[in-house]
Amino acid sequence: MPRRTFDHIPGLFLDTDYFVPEQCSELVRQSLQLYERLEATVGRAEGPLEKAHIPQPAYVRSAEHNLKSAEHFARVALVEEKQRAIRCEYFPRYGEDGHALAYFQRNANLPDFVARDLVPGVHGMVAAEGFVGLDQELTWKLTMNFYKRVNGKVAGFPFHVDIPANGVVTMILNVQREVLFQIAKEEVVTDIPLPVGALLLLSGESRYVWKHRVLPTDAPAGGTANAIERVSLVLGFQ
Ligand SMILES: O=C(O)CCC(=O)C(=O)O
Ligand SMILES: [Fe+2]
Repeated sequence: MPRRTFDHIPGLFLDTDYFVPEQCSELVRQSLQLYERLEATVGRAEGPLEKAHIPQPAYVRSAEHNLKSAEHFARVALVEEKQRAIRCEYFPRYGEDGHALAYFQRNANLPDFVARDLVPGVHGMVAAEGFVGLDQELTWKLTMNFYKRVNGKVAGFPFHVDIPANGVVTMILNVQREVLFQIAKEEVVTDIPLPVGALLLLSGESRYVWKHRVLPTDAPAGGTANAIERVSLVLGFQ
């Protein structure tokens, strides 16, 4: 990984060129297909959505932009190739307008394209970086973020610390649109622009102590309201 590290943020690694553009477009295409299937399933479902309690450290809860303590979600089952059933938790609105999120826990629930096209390479990379062994069995978690156009902006993700269940190491795969990522501890705020194709790895102090967010960006001219303008994939392992 031709990576950049940050002297004052232990555990944070950035590779701005992890994916080539063709890989990014393919990952976006597959993710949007999955989004359509999630929406179609939730649209058909009867009854109210369940409420999830998402634990966050007190300093995140009290931040100006905070995650609400209870979000509504649906447990969704999808059928992949070879009739393989997978499950996820789907939040049509996660904290803020314009942000939908699907959470896939454990290897058996990963979508086909993630298990096939993404996980082997990422496992190789974290092994090469010395986080794990190449033959080590890892339990993977995937968060798929869908950000929509709202009032001329592409939605962002307010300050948070990834929940412990996301894994000891979490990685943001920025496959669609360049964004400004910020990572902060007390009054120290560091701006990290993420180009398309970037992989940002959070481990140790950067993952557990620092909080991070993605700022909303200006939406391109001419799009339709509520269209998905950015997808990000966040992989974690335990
Ligand atoms: O969309 C992004 O780039 C960040 C997502 C994120 O921080 C998360 O899913 O925990
Ligand atoms: Fe995060």
